[in-house]
Amino acid sequence: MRSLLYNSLIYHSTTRFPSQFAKDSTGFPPLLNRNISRRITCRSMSCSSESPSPTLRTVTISYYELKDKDADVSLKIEEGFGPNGLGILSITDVPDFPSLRRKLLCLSARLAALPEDVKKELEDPQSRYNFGWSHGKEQLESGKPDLLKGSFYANPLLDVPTKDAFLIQRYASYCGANIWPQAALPELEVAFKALGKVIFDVGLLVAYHCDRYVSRGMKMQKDEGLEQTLLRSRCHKGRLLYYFPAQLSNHEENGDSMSSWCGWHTDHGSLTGLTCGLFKRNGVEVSCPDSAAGLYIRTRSGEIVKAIFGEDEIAYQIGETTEILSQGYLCATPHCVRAPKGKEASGVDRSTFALFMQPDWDEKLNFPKDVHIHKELIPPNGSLTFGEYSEMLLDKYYHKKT
Ligand SMILES: O=C(O)CCC(=O)C(=O)O
Ligand SMILES: [Fe+2]
Repeated sequence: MRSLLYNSLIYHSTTRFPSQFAKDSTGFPPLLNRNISRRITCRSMSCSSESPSPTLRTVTISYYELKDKDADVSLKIEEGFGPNGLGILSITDVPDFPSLRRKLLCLSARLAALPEDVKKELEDPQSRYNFGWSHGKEQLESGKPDLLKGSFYANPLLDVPTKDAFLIQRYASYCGANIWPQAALPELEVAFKALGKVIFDVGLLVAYHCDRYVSRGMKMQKDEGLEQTLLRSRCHKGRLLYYFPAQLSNHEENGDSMSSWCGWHTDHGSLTGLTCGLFKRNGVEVSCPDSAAGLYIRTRSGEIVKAIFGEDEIAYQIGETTEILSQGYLCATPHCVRAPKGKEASGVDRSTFALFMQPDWDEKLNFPKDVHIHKELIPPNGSLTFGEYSEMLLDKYYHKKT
């Protein structure tokens, strides 16, 4: 789940936990206190007039190491997701990933270019546009409708998560059925499911190692961990994003902002898998025309850095729900996307894919006593299902359902 919380969850830095997690009262010492600044490099940004932003390479773990259940990758998990980490890590060498990424990302422009009436058929207002095509339904930081990008949402693992009409009505953004453009773009379903499955499978491996890391600091029942929670969930959601080329959208108004393409937010769920954006001009792949453009992250120390990872890598970020349930051992990452600027950026579009992995709507979340995010929503006994919790968040930030 992401989209509808998207702009409402632009908390800027408010979703970041105070730094007491770094010196937790359990006495759990951070495995690593290395300053992430050692990976920060300053680069001059070709098309920007502002002073250069620092650029930071993600921590990487090879798929082969990740797959080894006996390998101890805690240091890297901590460097990526821990209280002093950058908030993102990436996995290299995933078999088939590069071709699956390219196959899906190349379909996003074709989807966005379908006739309006065909795209309308792919919309799902009942789920607040959390299934199928969504364009202009979310808001920019300015409060205006977001026409800069179009999104296509689907659960890549389950076409029909439930047939229970009550549940579909109650948790429409999770329990609805996928809407595929079967006649207009039949390749989309195949490519979306294939890429989503790989990012999910690798995400489970990341989750396994996250659980090992967290269990060093806090007591955790075996079935309470991130890996098992994700494994039994029916709510995972993929989002294929298409950022329209500059001349087709009004970039001027947002042009100077760091978050000109995608506003500051933290993802709401458990773990997000992310591909590196693919840029095209007139349908031909090009390199990013402005080195200042791309994914930005607000680090734990409040610094804003551009995060970079290779096109053959899958990046993972922690969502708010994991930050809460792991008691801050794993931290959610405020991030945004900056559009390219300058003459070279004209006509250049960007495609990418995110997989939001999250607990099942029925999953009981046992909130710790000391919750720093959305504290007011948690009942005194600290127990809510993920579905209930998400609905409360949607109601908090959006109009209540009538
Ligand atoms: O476009 C991107 O690279 C990031 C998108 C994102 O953060 C999201 O969809 O939540
Ligand atoms: Fe995000």
